[in-house]
Amino acid sequence: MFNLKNSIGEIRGIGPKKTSKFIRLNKFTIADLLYYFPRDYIIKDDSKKIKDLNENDVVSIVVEVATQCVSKRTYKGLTITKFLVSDDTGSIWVTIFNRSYISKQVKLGDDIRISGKVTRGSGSLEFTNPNIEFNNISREVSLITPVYSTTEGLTQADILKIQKEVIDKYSKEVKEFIPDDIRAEEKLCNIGFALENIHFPSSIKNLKLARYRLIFEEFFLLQLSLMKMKKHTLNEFIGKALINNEGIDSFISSLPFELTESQLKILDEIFLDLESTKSMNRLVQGDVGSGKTIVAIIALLKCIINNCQGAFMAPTEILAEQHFNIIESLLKPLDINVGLLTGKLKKSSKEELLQNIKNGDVQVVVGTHALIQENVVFKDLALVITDEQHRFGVRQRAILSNKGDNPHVLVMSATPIPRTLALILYGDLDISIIDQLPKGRKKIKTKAVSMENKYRVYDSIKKELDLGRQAYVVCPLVEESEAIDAQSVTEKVEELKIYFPKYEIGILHGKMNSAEKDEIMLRFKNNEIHILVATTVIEVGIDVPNSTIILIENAERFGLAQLHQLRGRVGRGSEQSYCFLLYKSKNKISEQRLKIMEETTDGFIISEKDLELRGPGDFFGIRQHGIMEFKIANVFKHIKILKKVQNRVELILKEDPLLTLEKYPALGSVIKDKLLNFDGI
Ligand SMILES: Nc1ncnc2c1ncn2[C@@H]1O[C@H](COP(=O)(O)OP(=O)(O)OP(=O)(O)O)[C@@H](O)[C@H]1O
Repeated sequence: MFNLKNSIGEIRGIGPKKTSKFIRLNKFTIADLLYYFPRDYIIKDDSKKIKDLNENDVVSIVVEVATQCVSKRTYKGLTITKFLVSDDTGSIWVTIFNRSYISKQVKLGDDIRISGKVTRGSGSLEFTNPNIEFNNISREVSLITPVYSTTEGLTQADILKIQKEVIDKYSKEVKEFIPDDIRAEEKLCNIGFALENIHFPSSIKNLKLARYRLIFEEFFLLQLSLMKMKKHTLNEFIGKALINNEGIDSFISSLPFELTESQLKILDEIFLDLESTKSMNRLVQGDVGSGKTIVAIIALLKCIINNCQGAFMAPTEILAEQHFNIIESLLKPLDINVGLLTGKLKKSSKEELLQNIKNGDVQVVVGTHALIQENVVFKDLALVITDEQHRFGVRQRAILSNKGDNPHVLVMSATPIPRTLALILYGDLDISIIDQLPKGRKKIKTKAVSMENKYRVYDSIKKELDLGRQAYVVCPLVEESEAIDAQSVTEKVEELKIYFPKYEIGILHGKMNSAEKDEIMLRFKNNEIHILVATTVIEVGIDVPNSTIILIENAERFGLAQLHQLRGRVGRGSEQSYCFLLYKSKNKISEQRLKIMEETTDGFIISEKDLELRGPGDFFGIRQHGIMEFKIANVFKHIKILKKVQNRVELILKEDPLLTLEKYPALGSVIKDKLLNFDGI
């Protein structure tokens, strides 16, 4: 019987050889081919004339040959053939490499069809190596041909032929799974029409309808699956209920500061989770410097009080050590053993530590990635705290969870992201937001300054240093590079030494080994180094509250997220802090970025702006990882459609809070299928 999950081997025209090629493209089933969308289209629109052509257009037009062919051999041995074609609106050159035989086919006055990309030759537009049809040229109206990604041994023509067969035969067999009422309200065409028209569009309008439906569909299924997964985790995964709170209040009151209302609110949310048997899966989003670490530590403390172990995973060794030092200094007085596990640990100490983790003597383990390696075995792991920087997908979170008996999981994110994105990137997690900075923090004063005025900035730095404060100077590169005209760290230090003879200057960059980095960080923390010249290694999490001034060179090169993170290294104490963004040249986008930085210090606003300004994939450094590999949708380009999808999902959740989808059985079964493909479920 026909089934979309049947192998592609069933399709006429696909033998074992071609099957293996399709497998290389990760296409195994008929459904895979139906969802193997064109990467582009060639639009044969014979209403298009030469005068309408623009650089980079991919077109197919009918033209008349206006000159004889001229072939030349270059000194490199290439044969270049050129001829001019025209229509009633103008003319354009055609250049062909190494196909001199073509001059026999090109006849003055003939109509030919040229398909390809319009490029800029020496000054004027031209076609370079286009596809040329010589015979039976008929003028067509809007014929759209799909272009697929290919692989070796599988030509465009092969794929086209097979896709034609697949679409003709199977697209109508796909059962509609988006309910009619939703389709009507969201103006979505039906699935058969969408599949037909995404592959072989009968018009541009229908192609747009098809794309819209398929993008909506992709977001819709993912968002629903994530929500369903969240419900599933909540209902099924039985973790430990950590109910004992003894000593937590006195620990909180022993801190040198009062927790903010926002920190307290989030702790309430976390405690509610920890006290229930349902495993916590929570993301804490907070702006830079909002005090996430202490929240994490209190959660760890609760875990220890309940006789369990906790793990804290940091994205880099520097941060792991920084966290370890803070956690140890706060928990050691309570007789809690804290261990630090990083890649650089000596073999014997590592073995000892692993043993102590296994027998439960070490109650809190702080570490890098090393924590999720196989040889790390816990006695009773009840809470895992990770950093969003790890960009863990659903799958990796599951690996961690398997190290304990469904431990509670807390994900910390230092990059505030707009709600719409958070819902799809972390849709399987509950989300808490710290939206308040500790009391007494002053807004960092930010100024974009052109390179010519850098000495004024140096003067400001000097003033701060004279007051006993410290400074960061951030350069984008480690070594001098001519290609990218940026100031190198080493060069910078030499320059600063002359200007700041009284002060100690340290260097921190990614190419240093971790012992060197540690030493520098320690000396900076102890105020033995006054100016830290660094690359972006200081971007995440470094906390030295006595630093009150940061200078970022070539600021126009950085994205908003990075600038915000870098700036967040200052303003962490009660003193007024300053950020200078030094630029050499500005384009429109970088100018807008610098302006936003001057105007606001709120990471949530900045992230919204970033989303507007930046291109796909760049946003706040988030790559589309794991579950984010979309076939047609793009969380950045299609944010409006994503919002619509999320509103729709919210409506469904209102009616059906457990997301049983009983009202929509076809949709329910597609979601169930999708969830089976996620690991950890
Ligand atoms: N309620 C508070 N009042 C005053 N200071 C606080 C409070 N909470 C945390 N801090 C201090 O604020 C600084 C920043 O906290 P923390 O390092 O946890 O920030 P963060 O949220 O992790 O920021 P980033 O993402 O930039 O690392 C630390 O020095 C911390 O001790």
